[in-house]
Amino acid sequence: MREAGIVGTVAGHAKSEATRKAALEIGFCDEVFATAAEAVKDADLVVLAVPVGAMSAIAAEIGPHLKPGACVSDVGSVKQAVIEAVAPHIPEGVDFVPAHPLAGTEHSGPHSGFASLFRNRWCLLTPTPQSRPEAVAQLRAFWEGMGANVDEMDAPHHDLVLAVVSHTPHLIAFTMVGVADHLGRVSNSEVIKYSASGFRDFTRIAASDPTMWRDVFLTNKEATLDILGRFTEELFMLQRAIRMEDGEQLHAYFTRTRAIRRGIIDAGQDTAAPDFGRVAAAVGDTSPNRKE
Ligand SMILES: NC(=O)c1ccc[n+]([C@@H]2O[C@H](COP(=O)([O-])OP(=O)(O)OC[C@H]3O[C@@H](n4cnc5c(N)ncnc54)[C@H](O)[C@@H]3O)[C@@H](O)[C@H]2O)c1
Ligand SMILES: O=C(O)C(=O)C[C@]1(C(=O)O)C=C[C@@H](O)C=C1
Repeated sequence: MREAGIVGTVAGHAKSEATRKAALEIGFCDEVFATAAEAVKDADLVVLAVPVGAMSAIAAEIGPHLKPGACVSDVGSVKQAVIEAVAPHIPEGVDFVPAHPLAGTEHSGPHSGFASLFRNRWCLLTPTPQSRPEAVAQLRAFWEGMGANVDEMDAPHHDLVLAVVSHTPHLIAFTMVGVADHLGRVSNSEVIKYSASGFRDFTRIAASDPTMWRDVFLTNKEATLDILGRFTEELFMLQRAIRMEDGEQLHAYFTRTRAIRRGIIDAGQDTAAPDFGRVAAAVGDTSPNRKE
């Protein structure tokens, strides 16, 4: 926000004094407050950036202190649950426009932010029927100002899409790292040492914040279970093909998945930015927390 010059004063709240101190020291915030109620006083835009399970409590705390005409948004990874948690606490005359930037790393806390984090990444807005178009347009401009590409969709669809592209893949990564850990015959140091890029990313993802991910699965339960069910069915089918030495079936399956991936690229839909490392390097970001 600062780099793009689209913000005046940044007021922050964090529960821990150490986090508030760090946010001030690195210039992430101009002011910090021990309570969310104080932080939102006089704010034009309030962005809730807590785990999805904490959204309701924080919305209840700030509700009575919001300035008329303010806009409340959030960055939660699940949208329907956030709307149910936050909307009841938004007073008349205040807008609520839920949002989800599809960008992040496995690291937490103020030191993990870097200016290019949202550049050329998607940010999905999931307005509610009560969100005024002017407020949605303003939030769109806010994210575009930070270099993000913005799309709008309804919250249930967002949750299904994210179950496919983020939540279930994370669960698979968590599980695979757990499997590697349980396997006594391959040591943990070998897992790291010999992991090729795919599994290396699994281990990176497995280091993500446990509270954040617990809340994602508890609040996007239906969609994740749906996708996980489909995943397990296909996995069993492949497992059987391996056991039966059915090379034809394996080859046909992998041919299909290759065609899907190539189809996505040929259709010009692979609009994701290059990985953070390259983006960060291109802008000279020296954040120690950016992706390798
Ligand atoms: N990390 C990612 O990749 C990513 C990407 C997009 C969206 N998100 C979403 O963004 C939100 C924040 O995630 P993050 O990665 O910035 O996490 P983070 O751990 O860096 O920050 C979350 C902060 O919320 C605080 N917190 C927790 N419960 C609280 C409560 N009840 N009241 C006040 N503060 C509380 C924590 O102490 C922590 O400082 C989550 O909803 C997450 O789903 C994360
Ligand atoms: O690269 C990562 O660390 C991420 O997993 C970021 C990621 C994702 O792409 O799935 C994780 C959760 C979010 O809600 C948005 C982004």
